[in-house]
Amino acid sequence: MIDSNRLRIAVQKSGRLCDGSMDLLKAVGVKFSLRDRLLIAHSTNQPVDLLRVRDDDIPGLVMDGVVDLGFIGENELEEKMLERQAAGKSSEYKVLERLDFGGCRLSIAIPSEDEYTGPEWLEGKKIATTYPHLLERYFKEQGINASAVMLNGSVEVAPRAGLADGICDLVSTGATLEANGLEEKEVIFKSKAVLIQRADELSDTKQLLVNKYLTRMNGVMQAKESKYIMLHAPRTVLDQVKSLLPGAENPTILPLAGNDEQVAIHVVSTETLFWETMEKLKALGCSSILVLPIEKMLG
Ligand SMILES: Nc1ncnc2c1ncn2[C@@H]1O[C@H](COP(=O)(O)OP(=O)(O)OP(=O)(O)O)[C@@H](O)[C@H]1O
Ligand SMILES: O=P(O)(O)OC[C@H]1O[C@H](OP(=O)(O)OP(=O)(O)O)[C@H](O)[C@@H]1O
Ligand SMILES: [Mg+2]
Repeated sequence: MIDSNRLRIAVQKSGRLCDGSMDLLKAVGVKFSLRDRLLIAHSTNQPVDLLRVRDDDIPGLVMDGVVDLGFIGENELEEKMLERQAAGKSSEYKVLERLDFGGCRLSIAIPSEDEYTGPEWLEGKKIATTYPHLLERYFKEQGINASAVMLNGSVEVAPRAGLADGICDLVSTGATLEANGLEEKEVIFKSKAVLIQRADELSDTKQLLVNKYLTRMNGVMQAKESKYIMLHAPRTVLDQVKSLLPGAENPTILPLAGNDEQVAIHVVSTETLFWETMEKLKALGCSSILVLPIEKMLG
């Protein structure tokens, strides 16, 4: 049974968005004990219920107000919005947060042996895709007359099977395209996972809960991009050390027992390319350089 006082969140049951969404919920303190085949899961410590569905269903569930929140890829969200707009159905939602997983792009790819001359190459062609609305919007923007052939899976084999001249599908590393003898030619949409909320007002209690989770989510995402760094540095190079560590304007500086020339520095830095920076710090005469992950941040 679903209780309407509990926050309802739709997540992909299995697939590319599943781990990222579940990890984020766990990180903000919402616990579940999931039994595999259950469509609905109740949190064991928060007033939250999960609806575990195919990602295709998530935009509609949010837009129809069946769930309060949903984790979804922007590609699927935008496609479903266009589809529902065309069908005269409600297509509103609020984006609460762009997330740090599910990054991919929707691209047009054609067989490697074909010579691509630019978007005009597509004129009169058939392009297989799971995203016909996004593709047709692109054709329209480019003023091209071409047709989208809808396929729900195995899109990348369509040209070889003689079903289409090219494809429009999601690309991340490009390995799937390469394995199928296809080359990426146009990126028509860039996507990440997002957390969305239904457009109509939630009860005050539910909205407060959502806001609390959002603050925590920001803390978790910020922590992932930051590192806690400890090192010993000669006093003479303090300014150079600070400039090497972005976000470390006000480091903690501690004396070292029995060593007046050196200090210990503790900083939270947003530096990500870390090996190169560590090597530069060492070249400045720094030692005992420790880089620690941060789990959560607040304030
Ligand atoms: N290669 C990729 N790298 C990163 N993110 C991706 C990749 N492929 C897809 N995604 C993102 O993850 C979402 C879900 O992809 P997935 O392949 O799991 O979907 P699906 O096969 O449609 O699953 P479902 O069974 O839920 O319908 C995509 O809509 C996209 O936003
Ligand atoms: O550029 P790449 O890194 O190769 O990634 C692209 C592939 O990833 C996705 O499929 P997924 O692997 O999720 O399987 P699915 O098609 O069964 O959903 C997408 O549909 C592409 O086929
Ligand atoms: Mg799907």
